[in-house]
Amino acid sequence: MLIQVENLSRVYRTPIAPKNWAERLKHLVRANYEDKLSVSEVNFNIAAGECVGLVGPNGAGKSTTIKMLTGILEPSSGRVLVAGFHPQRDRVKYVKKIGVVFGQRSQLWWDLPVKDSFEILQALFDVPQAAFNARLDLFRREALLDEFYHRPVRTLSLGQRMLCEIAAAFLHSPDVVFLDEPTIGLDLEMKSRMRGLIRKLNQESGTTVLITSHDVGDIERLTQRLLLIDKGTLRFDGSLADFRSHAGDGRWWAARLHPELVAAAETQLRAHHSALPVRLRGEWLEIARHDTLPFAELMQLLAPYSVSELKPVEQEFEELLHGFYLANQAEAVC
Ligand SMILES: Nc1ncnc2c1ncn2[C@@H]1O[C@H](COP(=O)(O)OP(=O)(O)OP(=O)(O)O)[C@@H](O)[C@H]1O
Repeated sequence: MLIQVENLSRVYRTPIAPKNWAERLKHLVRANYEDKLSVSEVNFNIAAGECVGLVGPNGAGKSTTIKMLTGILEPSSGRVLVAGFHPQRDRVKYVKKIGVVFGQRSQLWWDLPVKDSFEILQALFDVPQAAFNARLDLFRREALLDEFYHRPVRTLSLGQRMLCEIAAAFLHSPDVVFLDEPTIGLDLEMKSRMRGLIRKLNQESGTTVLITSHDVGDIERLTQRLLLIDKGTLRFDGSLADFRSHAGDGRWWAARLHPELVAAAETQLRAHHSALPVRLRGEWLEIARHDTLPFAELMQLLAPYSVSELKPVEQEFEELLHGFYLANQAEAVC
């Protein structure tokens, strides 16, 4: 396995804000701290060549996990091994094995043309000229790099800069590239270019990619596998197809009924099969597809309500994910 993560945890220690004057005075002499567990006993492995999505709601612990994998943060406990390296302990050698893009931070030289930044990176990472040229050709083809290759980084649009950041992260043919929110703030055209570039680099050069994103499109179009983290705990590890069935399948029948009968049909179905999810969408009644209610029986139940149309529908991946987050929130409250 290229990436091995075992019982990984991270605690942040933060000062407790004083509530009154007396506490403020005490705080000046000796501050009180509280410990917050942000990543808790996380375990996963990633094989070489995989493209994996690390997803979860805000504050779930995604960036903290990536920072520990890249060696920026030290784990409080547990073990990380990437390409045989301990990210923190072997930092000097390790940085040559990885590429990193953090949405907000730049690895390029602001006042220099993109070309100069790339050549500095080539020298820093000892990239042979032939390999450098091959990479540049790919960036030209996939990211249309020529449009802005000779312009200073500070003059680029956000989308152009992010394309350069991605290209820079892959420039030295690292074993693995970590992408934290690479498409944040980009328009649809730029997102599509960015995804095309990442896909090509993952597939053509076999570079392993771990990507975090709140944009479900990035996850659906780029990754084959999902790591779902919530409140610091890994809640799901599997393929996108597995996630669909795990999160309730997401397959429904949608029946268009007579507008005046649709509410009565909903009541009837709920009474008939209380465990089966049913929902109203205007004049459409949606019923989860499940073995416990065979199609013939469903048609019989709906017959009195003037069905004018019936079609299978698949729930959007985004809805499934959102439902999964909400279910976890409810679990935590119970
Ligand atoms: N430097 C820090 N000091 C204290 N707490 C922190 C620090 N960095 C992150 N946290 C806390 O750790 C938790 C996880 O944060 P993290 O940034 O890893 O989440 P995330 O999943 O990347 O969130 P988002 O999607 O909003 O970027 C949050 O509760 C956050 O407030």
